[in-house]
Amino acid sequence: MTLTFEAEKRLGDFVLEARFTSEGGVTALFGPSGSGKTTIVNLVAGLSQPDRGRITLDGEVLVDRAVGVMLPPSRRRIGYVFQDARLFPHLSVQSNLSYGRWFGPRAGRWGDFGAIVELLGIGALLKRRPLDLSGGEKQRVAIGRALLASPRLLLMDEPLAALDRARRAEILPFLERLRDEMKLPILYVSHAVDEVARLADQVVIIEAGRVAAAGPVGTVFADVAADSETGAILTAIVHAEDEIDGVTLLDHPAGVLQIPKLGRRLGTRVRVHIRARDIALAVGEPGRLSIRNRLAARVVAVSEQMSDVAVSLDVGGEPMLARVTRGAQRDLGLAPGLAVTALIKAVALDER
Ligand SMILES: Nc1ncnc2c1ncn2[C@@H]1O[C@H](COP(=O)(O)OP(=O)(O)OP(=O)(O)O)[C@@H](O)[C@H]1O
Repeated sequence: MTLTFEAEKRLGDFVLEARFTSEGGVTALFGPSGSGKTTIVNLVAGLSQPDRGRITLDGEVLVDRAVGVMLPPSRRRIGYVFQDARLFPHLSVQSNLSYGRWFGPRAGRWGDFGAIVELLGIGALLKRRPLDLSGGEKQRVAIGRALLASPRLLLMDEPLAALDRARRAEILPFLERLRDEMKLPILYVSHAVDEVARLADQVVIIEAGRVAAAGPVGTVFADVAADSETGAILTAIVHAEDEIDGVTLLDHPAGVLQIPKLGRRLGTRVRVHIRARDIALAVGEPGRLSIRNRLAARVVAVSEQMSDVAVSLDVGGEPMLARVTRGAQRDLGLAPGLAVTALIKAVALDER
């Protein structure tokens, strides 16, 4: 399966201008809220038309504005699973599933009813109505309904976002079976890095209507992770051992750090690793807190990222990167030059 996507679409003030190719397997569309992921999926499904562009599936033109081709959704053989299952409430599970079969094409049918019911583990639910199902069960039925229409490509727009952690964990193995046993190509929209890392072969990162990065999931995430995991690597001096609390105190120009007892000679120079997500920022005296590690810092730069705000800091002459939400950035008024306290939840020795 090859999907080629090249489209422009204006929606109010928002402009999508994206181009990517998916070569089968699971392709994740990943990016912040409002970046245009659903817009892309709707264009592929045929639920909306691009202003300009061309979309093809296995060489067949689904849309080509230049020559006026716009295949209706029913002729695309593309399944769509939404965040909310959207089952017909008055129909039993069995009838909801048959509906997919009924409206699917006769030619090119694949996957029999029993096999799909078995794959999704919904055999015991057939007589029930959607109202009597858990969120996870509903979503599995919705996937079954989409599969029974024998799609060439399955679109899944945050299919697990409405579910709690336990339900998500229940469904993920079924999605893996779709990928591995049915070999069904899937375009999968998600906000969750762990989901994408587990399911996807390729990832397309969407930011503000544009493709920010695309490629094999390992390569793309390695680049993102290289930017985002590490908050700081600081050089500090072993200052004292605290026998009572079982910690070693490290001296750093910006303050004192505590680390689980190291057993190194006083005066030894060590490097410590701090993850970006273990750093919180406070403006003014933070007061009584359980966090022991507090370093004086100054904001150097603030940059909006995909899902949060990256704050570059100077801590005693060394760089540090913290990640905060947009709301926190606004509340704290984080801007270059501002003096802050970096509160660090965990410090690890960097042995490299
Ligand atoms: N009909 C519309 N009219 C005006 N603006 C729209 C319309 N539909 C979507 N938008 C805007 O287009 C942008 C992209 O929306 P889209 O739903 O594609 O984002 P998304 O990446 O799927 O977000 P989320 O992760 O929150 O679902 C948003 O800013 C949205 O407000």
